[in-house]
Amino acid sequence: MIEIGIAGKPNAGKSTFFKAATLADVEIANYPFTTIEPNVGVAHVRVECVCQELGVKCDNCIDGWRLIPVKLIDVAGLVPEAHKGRGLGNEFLDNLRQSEAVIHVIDASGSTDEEGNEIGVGEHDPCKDVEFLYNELDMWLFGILKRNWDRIARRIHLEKRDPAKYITEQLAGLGFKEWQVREALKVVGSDVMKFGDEELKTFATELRKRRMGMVIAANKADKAPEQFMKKLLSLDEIVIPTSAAFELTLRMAAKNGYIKYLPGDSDFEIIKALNEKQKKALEIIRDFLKKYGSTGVQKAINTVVFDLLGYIVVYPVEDENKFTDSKGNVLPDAMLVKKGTTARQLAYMIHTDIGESFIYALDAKRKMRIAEDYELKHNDVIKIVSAK
Ligand SMILES: Nc1nc2c(ncn2[C@@H]2O[C@H](COP(=O)(O)OP(=O)(O)OP(=O)(O)O)[C@@H](O)[C@H]2O)c(=O)[nH]1
Repeated sequence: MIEIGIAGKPNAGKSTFFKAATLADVEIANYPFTTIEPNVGVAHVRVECVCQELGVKCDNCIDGWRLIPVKLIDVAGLVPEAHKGRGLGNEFLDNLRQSEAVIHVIDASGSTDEEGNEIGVGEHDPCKDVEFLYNELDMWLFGILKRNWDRIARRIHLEKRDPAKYITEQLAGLGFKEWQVREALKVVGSDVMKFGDEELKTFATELRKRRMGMVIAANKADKAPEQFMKKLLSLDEIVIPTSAAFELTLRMAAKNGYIKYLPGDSDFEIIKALNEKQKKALEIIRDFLKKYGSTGVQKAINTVVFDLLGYIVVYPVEDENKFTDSKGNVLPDAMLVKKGTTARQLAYMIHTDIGESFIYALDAKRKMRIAEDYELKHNDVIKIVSAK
């Protein structure tokens, strides 16, 4: 399953974001370091189910919306100089090793200082927090490179190894792809034997840029000064205004049967009697939805998966006419695969045995055989024919 890290300084709203997105039971409190242990939970991306296009009735979506699971990891509090061991230190960075991307939750309202202590709204410029996670990641990576560099560079030199390949192997735990290392090396230029601290720092930054995509959740947008939101949205970053607190309220209200609301909706419907106070609170949220289109939490998750990481959705089936599995379940699975995934690779993802005994694949929409190296497209419905 795709894993996405949720990171940010203390009190920015990570736990609230995590809880809203997963509805898991984590402590939410108004003081730094509520999140001590990494929290792993399941959230979902929201896409239009292909059943509409096919004109079939499917029991695996909600009003035509398909929710596909992704893993979220809420990483513990980050403070300036965490890479030197401050706060919870490197622990949080180590928790990001498995993540494909990060949602950086920042306090857009400027009501917490750089350490996460509460101050008045607008007293801290949230743009300063954006760079800070990059710096921590870069310095953390630089530390790892520096500790290993003499050995790595010597081996590359003595054994005439391919640098990109060897570095990728040696740093396997960090999840770099060889092309990422190769491209990053190109930027730094010069011979690896001559890398000093400056070159290693540049190398770390270039590696991080390629390895760890980031979406910024400009959180607490519900109380953020207008000029802060404008400034954040004009940055050369993917910035999504969010109110994790509003999303949490809406999900709780929906869970308890007060409203009809699907995460990502631009409005909700009240379906159970509410008192005046509750109504008023929900109307404030409704105004926010009108202004921003949604609470932003679902949008942040979708943006990471589809825009940043380039995933598409495909639907494997066993019956190409009814679009079902062997039990008659219509469109049983919606799978997230990377753009460029081939029919044969999909077979392997379903099961190694199916991949190994692959005979051919069928595009169930067009009822056409497709080549094993056919690159899947978003919303493809695929039948794999194997010898199994
Ligand atoms: N107004 C507003 N408050 C929020 C929002 N999200 C979180 N908060 C509040 O901000 C405070 C901190 O939220 P948490 O979710 O505990 O923050 P955290 O980043 O997980 O903090 P640590 O666990 O200390 O790292 C709490 O009082 C939340 O209720 C939001 O979108 N809007």
